[in-house]
Amino acid sequence: MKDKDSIPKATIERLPLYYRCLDKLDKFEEVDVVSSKELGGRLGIPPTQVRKDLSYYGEFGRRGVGYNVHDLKKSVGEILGVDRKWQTVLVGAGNLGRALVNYDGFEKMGLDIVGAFDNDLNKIDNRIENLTVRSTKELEETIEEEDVKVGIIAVPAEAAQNVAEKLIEAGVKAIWNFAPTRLYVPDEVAVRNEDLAVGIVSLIYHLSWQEREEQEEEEEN
Ligand SMILES: NC(=O)c1ccc[n+]([C@@H]2O[C@H](COP(=O)([O-])OP(=O)(O)OC[C@H]3O[C@@H](n4cnc5c(N)ncnc54)[C@H](O)[C@@H]3O)[C@@H](O)[C@H]2O)c1
Repeated sequence: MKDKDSIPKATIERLPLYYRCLDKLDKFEEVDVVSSKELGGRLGIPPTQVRKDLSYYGEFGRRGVGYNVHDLKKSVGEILGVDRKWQTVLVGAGNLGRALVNYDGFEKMGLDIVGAFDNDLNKIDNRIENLTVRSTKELEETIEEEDVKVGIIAVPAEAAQNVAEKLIEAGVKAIWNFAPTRLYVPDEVAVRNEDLAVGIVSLIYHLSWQEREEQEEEEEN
């Protein structure tokens, strides 16, 4: 396996796509062997890229035969770390927080949400799935007791930095941030920002360019 820092970020971001596809082939389609062409075809990724991505982590599959689906899924799962459970807390049990806890797809990726926290008395003690929303006053204790390494932030932007600091102080090493704001964290803490608004605005940007081009064409004719 190559040195961690020499593996391209894009490769790392494609690994969960391979994993999900292999899981589907293995569990639901009962496929034993898959070629890089088939795997790539399902994901819109060229087969050469699939082979290159996997080659960073070792030698998988046999030339002209393909990959054993179950074995490759297991290996990619181990590389990603989704073969084990990662205790996680969610802070901000509002609209988005509830939706995140309710979605069972994250569990398959190793996320084990052990607590949901809020500072609004109207939310505390509410049920979401099998969790009871607790006061943020209990956050630190839970993180320490349950050896929580991942924190999900779903609070308004103005509260996010403060929440991040509390999570880190208590021992969290990775933050999944849904608040539309930049977080300042120590180097050893990984942050993934999910700014959903950026995604939709880039779509709207394409739409508005398309419309402008169509208008220009019409004016020319
Ligand atoms: N709902 C969405 O689809 C969506 C989409 C994109 C981004 N976001 C972002 O996600 C975040 C949450 O959005 P939402 O729609 O769920 O908002 P919401 O108002 O429904 O929920 C926010 C929750 O955070 C809690 N909260 C506020 N300050 C807190 C603190 N210091 N400690 C603990 N809890 C605190 C509130 O009591 C509330 O329950 C926002 O930053 C929002 O911009 C939401």
